[in-house]
Amino acid sequence: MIRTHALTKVFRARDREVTALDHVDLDVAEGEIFGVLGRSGAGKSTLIRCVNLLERPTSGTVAVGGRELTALSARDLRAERLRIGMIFQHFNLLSSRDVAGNVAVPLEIAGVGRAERNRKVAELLELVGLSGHAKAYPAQLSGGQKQRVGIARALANDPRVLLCDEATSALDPETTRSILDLLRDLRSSLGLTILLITHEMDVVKSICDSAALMEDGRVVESGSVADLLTRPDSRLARDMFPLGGPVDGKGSTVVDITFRGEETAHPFVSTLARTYNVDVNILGAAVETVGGRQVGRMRIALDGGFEQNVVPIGYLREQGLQVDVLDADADVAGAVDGPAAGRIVGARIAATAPGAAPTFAKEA
Ligand SMILES: Nc1ncnc2c1ncn2[C@@H]1O[C@H](COP(=O)(O)OP(=O)(O)OP(=O)(O)O)[C@@H](O)[C@H]1O
Repeated sequence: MIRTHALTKVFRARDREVTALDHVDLDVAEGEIFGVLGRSGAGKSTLIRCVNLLERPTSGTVAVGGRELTALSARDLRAERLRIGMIFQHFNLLSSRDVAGNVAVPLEIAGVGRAERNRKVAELLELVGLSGHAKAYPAQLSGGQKQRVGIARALANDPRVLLCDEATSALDPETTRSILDLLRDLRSSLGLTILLITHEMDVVKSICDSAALMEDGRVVESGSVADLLTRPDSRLARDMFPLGGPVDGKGSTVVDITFRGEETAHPFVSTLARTYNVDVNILGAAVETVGGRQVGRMRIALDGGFEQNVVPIGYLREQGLQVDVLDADADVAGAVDGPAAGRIVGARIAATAPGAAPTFAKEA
């Protein structure tokens, strides 16, 4: 639905050039919520502004719904832009107009008559849960309500695509959640495709189907969230789902296991210890909800080298788990950064006789 190819933007000031976008290829499928993450200055805002051509790219192409925007005349571009809604971090509402008046702005610009405008505004306010606030002014609204007005306004011309520029960054966590829930509902009820930029991993984790990581104007990683979680070298997955525990391979084999859905309830570690009579040292573990699905990751150390553990590792793979054997020398510094909800570090499950309950002793 949204496709950029080799999108490049160079800002030229008198004495220097800044390459804000450097050959960015992005492919956002119809109906998906796609999150672009990156630190400040990575090029996220420039990217989203280039997608609807608020900013003219220096080179490269942008296509939305199969139409190449970069090739359109100014008149055709104006028409196409009506089908692309946008919401902003600071809402950009007109303080002199009430809620209904703000939502009506794009309809007035599109030349919609008064009766139809009033009908549409009422419908949009109902959609975003603000029916009782039509006559309120922005100064009388909370941040979350202001963003709902921004969303209603963005949807006025029935867009197929919604661009969200740090839409929840000015909101508290609870309000953020309600706005993300609203965006997810609107995606389903209106069949929207949503491209959002954010610096908050939680936003991607809670509503995105796919994500891309930007650095210095480039996309350094992208894919569906489900796929990224199964890539052991994925920085996005690591940041989304930090896993503690050093990879100390001395005398043991360190393994990362990713499991999802019903697998999260399966006691495969204790079964493994019992069945193969191996000691399993849990270096880190967490279960979280990502994209509406439960996903768990666990880093374990099995006594002995890899060759001694081929059979237990095969058993784990047979359970349908994603199993990655880690190199003790691998750089996993990123894996221990950031918050790790529900993390267990340094627990040990000892091998016990078949049928007996495994012992579970915290070491440190
Ligand atoms: N109009 C401009 N003129 C010159 N340089 C610019 C302009 N807009 C952005 N830049 C530069 O382009 C680079 C990318 O900026 P951009 O705002 O896209 O990053 P960002 O990832 O959105 O950051 P933030 O999260 O802080 O908004 C930065 O180095 C920035 O200074």
